[in-house]
Amino acid sequence: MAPPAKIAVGSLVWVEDPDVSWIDGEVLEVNGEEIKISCTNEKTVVANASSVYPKDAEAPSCGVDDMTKLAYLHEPGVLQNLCSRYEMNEIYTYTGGILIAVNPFRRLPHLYDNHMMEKYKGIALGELSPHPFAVADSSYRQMINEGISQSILVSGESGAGKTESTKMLMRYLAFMGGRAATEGRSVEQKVLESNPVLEAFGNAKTVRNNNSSRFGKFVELQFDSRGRISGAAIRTYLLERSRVCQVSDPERNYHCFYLLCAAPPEVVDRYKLGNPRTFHYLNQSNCYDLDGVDDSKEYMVTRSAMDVVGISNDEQEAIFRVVAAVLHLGNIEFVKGKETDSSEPKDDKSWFHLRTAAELFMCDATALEDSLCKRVIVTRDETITKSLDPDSAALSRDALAKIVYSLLFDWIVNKINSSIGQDADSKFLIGVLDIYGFESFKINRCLTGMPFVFIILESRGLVLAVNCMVTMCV
Ligand SMILES: Nc1ncnc2c1ncn2[C@@H]1O[C@H](COP(=O)(O)OP(=O)(O)OP(=O)(O)O)[C@@H](O)[C@H]1O
Repeated sequence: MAPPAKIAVGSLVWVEDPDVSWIDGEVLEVNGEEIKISCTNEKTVVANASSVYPKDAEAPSCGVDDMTKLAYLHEPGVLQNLCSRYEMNEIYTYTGGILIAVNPFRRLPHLYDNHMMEKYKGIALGELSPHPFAVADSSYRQMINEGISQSILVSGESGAGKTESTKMLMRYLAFMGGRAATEGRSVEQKVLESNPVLEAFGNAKTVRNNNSSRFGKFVELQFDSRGRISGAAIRTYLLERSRVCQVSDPERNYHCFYLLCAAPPEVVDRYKLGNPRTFHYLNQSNCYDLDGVDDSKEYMVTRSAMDVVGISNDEQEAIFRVVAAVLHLGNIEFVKGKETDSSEPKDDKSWFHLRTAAELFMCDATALEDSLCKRVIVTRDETITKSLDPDSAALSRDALAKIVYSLLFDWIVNKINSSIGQDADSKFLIGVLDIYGFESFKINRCLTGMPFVFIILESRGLVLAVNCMVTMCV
């Protein structure tokens, strides 16, 4: 990279702009720290030298496929390059070993077919156009040639395309790692087929993304000494528990709640469900339906995906019983009880939901009422039971809903893992980390408002990178 050019009269520069983030122009005057610029939007602005960056007049209009080739690797230069490429339908760009993906918001099947996978096989990173297959191929080859386990970190804001990119990486690794069939279905097939189940219970509509993953996912593909996939494990973390009892417009709660309410009538009757608008955990937002998604069909799709990943019919029934119980739990309201600072279910409706939740949880209704309306404090000498006022009882109801839902999610992940099968003797592994999407409405939206994903190939330092990112997100 060339050293930053001195900004002088006549230089071409980028300057910050409140509307389009960065605008280019020509320097008219330089007065110490103040720079007067004639911008290409025909405005003349005076800016501080710290917010003015040199523009490379010789940069190709179609951009470069590796941004380390840019004369200036500063924010406006990078964004301009991504923008020029995006306009030419080139959604992938490298910055050295990092792949940047800009969400195309439309299907591009020709980019991901088998022919493309064949094309990237054994080709060094940078020889062909930037692509997730190239990153996956490079990680696979490094693992085989150097005998070192690899990690691929996928990061970006919510809706940027991390999950889609992760699926591409997994598909390519499955293609390279071959078919290690266990009981008819290969490990990699099972990993890919677990996506609809995880999405039904861990994804929700957010402002940015109709199918936003509300949990982090680390998929570990285990390989034998011949480079064949011999096992896999899915590790999830940081499920957004608060969403179970708190949703704001125009978002939705987890998909599973809506698809269960749209299940065949006999299922809806069995769980005493009905219109999602009648449930407190769903009606805090006015959004119930998703464009182009039929929840009743999604229910059937989820049931068959559960069959495929080895969740038995009885287990599926138990899972949906818990989902329905959580909805009933949310409809229990509390009023002041007879004793001071105590509470009890508000009316017949609340009693109905309490009894139904208890029935579905297969527990005693009085025990459930006590667990919501009372707190047990255990000291060294005695056990004290304290009554809760109505507000505290509602908080304890929400806490129970959140913990039950997150335990259910963990149970489903464990079940999927035992069905996929682990290889305790695996020689190497490739881990793909789809890190939890953050939502940034002020930053990362420059020039075209493009959301992008970073795909980073790593053989060391993953833990450090994750720690830094988690710290940044917190
Ligand atoms: N490569 C791609 N090709 C086609 N469409 C894409 C691609 N990447 C993303 N999309 C579109 O963008 C939507 C959001 O992408 P995705 O779910 O992968 O985002 P995400 O970064 O995982 O978001 P979150 O963090 O909220 O889960 C997808 O449902 C899809 O419609």
